[in-house]
Amino acid sequence: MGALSVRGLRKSFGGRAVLSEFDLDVAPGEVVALLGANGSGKSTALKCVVGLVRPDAGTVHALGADLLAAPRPADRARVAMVFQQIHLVGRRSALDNVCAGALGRLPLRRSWAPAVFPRDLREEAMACLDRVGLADRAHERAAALSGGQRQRVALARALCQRAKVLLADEPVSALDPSAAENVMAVMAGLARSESLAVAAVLHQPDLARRHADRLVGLRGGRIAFAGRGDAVSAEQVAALYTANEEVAA
Ligand SMILES: Nc1ncnc2c1ncn2[C@@H]1O[C@H](COP(=O)(O)OP(=O)(O)OP(=O)(O)O)[C@@H](O)[C@H]1O
Repeated sequence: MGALSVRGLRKSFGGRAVLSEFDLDVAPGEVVALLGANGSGKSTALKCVVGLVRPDAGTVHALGADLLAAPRPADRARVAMVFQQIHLVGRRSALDNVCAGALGRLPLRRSWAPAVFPRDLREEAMACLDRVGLADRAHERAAALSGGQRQRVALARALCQRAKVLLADEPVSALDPSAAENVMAVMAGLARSESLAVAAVLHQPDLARRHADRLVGLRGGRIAFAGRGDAVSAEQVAALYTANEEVAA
């Protein structure tokens, strides 16, 4: 079983199926790109995995733990998510934002005032920042960093959460091409060096081909193809984006 194993996910909104029979396996160290037109169900799939949306049917296992049937918080923490909109506290330092990844395993009475982050956590967070190449910016306010740097802080926070599965929903859509390339390279590098299992929704097929081990194409809420990049043709990818009828309920 992979680090992430998803079987038979189904989700309807208001009687309209937006995701049907969705399967996904991601192994440790592997990067899988999810491709598909607007509304094809990519975000819904990731949100079902991370627990932001309750699927109507299907199973989600991370490192063998069932994430849908009463998961323990420690099991949930194994899955982290980053978004196009980078959720950092701008007035806090990069380091404090990374420390926040560990809040789930700190005693509840701790607020996230920087002074209360224990020294060993701050050291761990610094090591995470180092792994995304930002140790030298640790004490800058997150708001002062560029978009690409902020997304790398969000990746470091996922590491500090000790996540083993990373879900990324359009992580580079708000970045310029060079920053997008850089963030994808950092993410793929972390997959290898940390044995992270990465599933990323991308709107740039070329970027996906350069950085992902496998491509999964969604069309109308169903998997249109899944395979290694060299086994997926340009025509198959292009067909995802041709005029797309709405999914039948
Ligand atoms: N909470 C919701 N309530 C009702 N409909 C929803 C909800 N969330 C998503 N949908 C619908 O489900 C469909 C799939 O949405 P989803 O966000 O998963 O697509 P996507 O492939 O990620 O698209 P995009 O590339 O635009 O982000 C869309 O038609 C969307 O309007």
